[in-house]
Amino acid sequence: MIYTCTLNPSVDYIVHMDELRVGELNRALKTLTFPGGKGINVSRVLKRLGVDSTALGFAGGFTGAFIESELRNEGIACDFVHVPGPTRINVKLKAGLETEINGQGPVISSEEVRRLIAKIAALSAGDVLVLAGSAPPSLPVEAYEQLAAEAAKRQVRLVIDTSGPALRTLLAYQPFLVKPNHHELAELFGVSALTKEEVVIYGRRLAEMGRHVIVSMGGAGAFYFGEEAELFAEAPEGTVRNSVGAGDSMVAGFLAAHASGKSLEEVFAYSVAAGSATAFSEDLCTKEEVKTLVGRVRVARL
Ligand SMILES: Nc1ncnc2c1ncn2[C@@H]1O[C@H](COP(=O)(O)OP(=O)(O)OP(=O)(O)O)[C@@H](O)[C@H]1O
Ligand SMILES: O=P(O)(O)OC[C@@]1(O)O[C@H](CO)[C@@H](O)[C@@H]1O
Repeated sequence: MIYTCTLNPSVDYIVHMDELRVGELNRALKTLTFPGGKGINVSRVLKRLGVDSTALGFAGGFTGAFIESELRNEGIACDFVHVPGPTRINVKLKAGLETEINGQGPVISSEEVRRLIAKIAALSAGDVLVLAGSAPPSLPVEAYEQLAAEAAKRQVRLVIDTSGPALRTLLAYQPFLVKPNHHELAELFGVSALTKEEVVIYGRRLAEMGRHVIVSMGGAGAFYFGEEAELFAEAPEGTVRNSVGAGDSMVAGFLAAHASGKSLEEVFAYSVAAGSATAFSEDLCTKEEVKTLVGRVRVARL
């Protein structure tokens, strides 16, 4: 069974406008509201790709209730720890460029952390746990590590899509899959913007700490590093409509294709196609969109 854990979910409020005029009244052309947060996006894409998962994490207030009801409507099981403060709203402004304003999230008590750890303690060997996204600032820094340690104790496969100190800490648990983008990879190794050649150097170093490593680079494609192969795929061309969740879709695409026993090249191509299909749609990708794109993803061995 796959579990996703989003410590700081969000309602993603997407605002389309022609132009953003700072310091003035702006009127939106169109607004859209989605349940968000990286783990939640992974659960939503997995469902669309025909794979069930349970969404874990913290949820509270009217925004938390919205997320749970949307997920249930999509047939996704939820087992959130309920907290008193409202789940954050993340604003994504689409005015030519994409500008994001992510909220802080509610205060989480140590008792609520304990309740989430108890849910992880109920997982079994062979289960997959996706730990994705940032933690609310109120959460003790060691919380992410406690969750990973609990999962590792039970031989649960860890999938990590987070950044900063949390990413560095979680790598000690030898994740099954880790998916930084190239900025997060640079930050991890304390270096500045990476060329493709440098992504290969640092991606290989990351593969010493995890079984499957994907380094995504937005429209410039992605690398895969692992024991069996090292791969590169160009991202297919298309009109970008909303790249929010593209990376999460890659994670879901990888897990879905891996579970169906495809070759590593096919799994990676499917993962890239899922990322790009999301970038080309308003919401997250559908299975049909991924199927259409996957034939256009060319995977090359390094
Ligand atoms: N402009 C684009 N054109 C085509 N494909 C894209 C584009 N942007 C993203 N993608 C696809 O999505 C994948 C992941 O993108 P990206 O590197 O932006 O992830 P990310 O930074 O983790 O994103 P997010 O945090 O928004 O989920 C890329 O490898 C690519 O397949
Ligand atoms: O603040 P975090 O946790 O780093 O990122 C949260 C977020 O930007 O990531 C998702 C896209 O990957 C969005 O659904 C959500 O708003």
